[in-house]
Amino acid sequence: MPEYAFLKGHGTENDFVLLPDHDGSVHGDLSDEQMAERVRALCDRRAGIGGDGVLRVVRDDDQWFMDYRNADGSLSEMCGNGIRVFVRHLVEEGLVDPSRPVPVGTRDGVKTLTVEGDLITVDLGEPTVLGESKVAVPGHAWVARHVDMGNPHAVAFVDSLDDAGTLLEAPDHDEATYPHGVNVEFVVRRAERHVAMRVHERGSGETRSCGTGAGAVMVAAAVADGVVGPPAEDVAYRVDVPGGTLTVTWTAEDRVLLTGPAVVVARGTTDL
Ligand SMILES: N[C@@H](CCC[C@H](N)C(=O)O)C(=O)O
Repeated sequence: MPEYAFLKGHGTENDFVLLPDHDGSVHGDLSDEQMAERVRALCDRRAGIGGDGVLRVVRDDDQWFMDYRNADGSLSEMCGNGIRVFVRHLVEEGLVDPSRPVPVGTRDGVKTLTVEGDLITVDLGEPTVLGESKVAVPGHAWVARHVDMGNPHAVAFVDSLDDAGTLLEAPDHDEATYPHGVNVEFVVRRAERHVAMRVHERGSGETRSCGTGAGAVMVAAAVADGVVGPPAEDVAYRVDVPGGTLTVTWTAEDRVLLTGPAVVVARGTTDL
């Protein structure tokens, strides 16, 4: 079996396998199903490297492109923590200048990132605040706010994060509202402009953090706090996740900025 390079990284413990494939010559010839199978093998936490998803690092014309897949091999439009880890990798390899904004293509369009020491910020773009529907886990049901951050989110305010239970299965949700599945966030208030969340991610299960999820949670919390978007002036919330802390700012220009740490922790080769 031919070997290929990989890296492993995480942003607040939302962890990813990175696959450098700048000109598409390493993985680009695989069919969609073959690539999905490779992603499942890499993300397997016992027989593989382990990860919540895979970031294929592609150079598309003169721009970097994040080809993201969830651990089950499915595609998503965006990954807020993944793209910050992606840029950490580009910086460490000397492939981009960290003193300038870094544009990265995604299936949700081009995102711009900025690097400040340990912290990397991604401009997630304009949030879309939609209606409410029900989400449920065994023994509990809530009304959840639909927030689109390029990918779909259902945000439920709960009395206790324990009420979400084991999250071994995807929470029940309204399939008409979310025909392509949904990421479900469970949120509690900690203080003014400070919340904590757990998440069940579409295609990955419960994860220790979700960047677009933190963005959706912040926007839902701000709306519940009376902010009529876009806010008159920038408003920032602290969002605690099981794997650390993120800061989310909703700007007066109607952009959602996600800031937090992002690290690469391993490099190697594999034939998975
Ligand atoms: N962990 C990610 C989101 C990854 C995609 C998500 N599971 C989906 O299918 O939309 C993040 O940090 O945003």
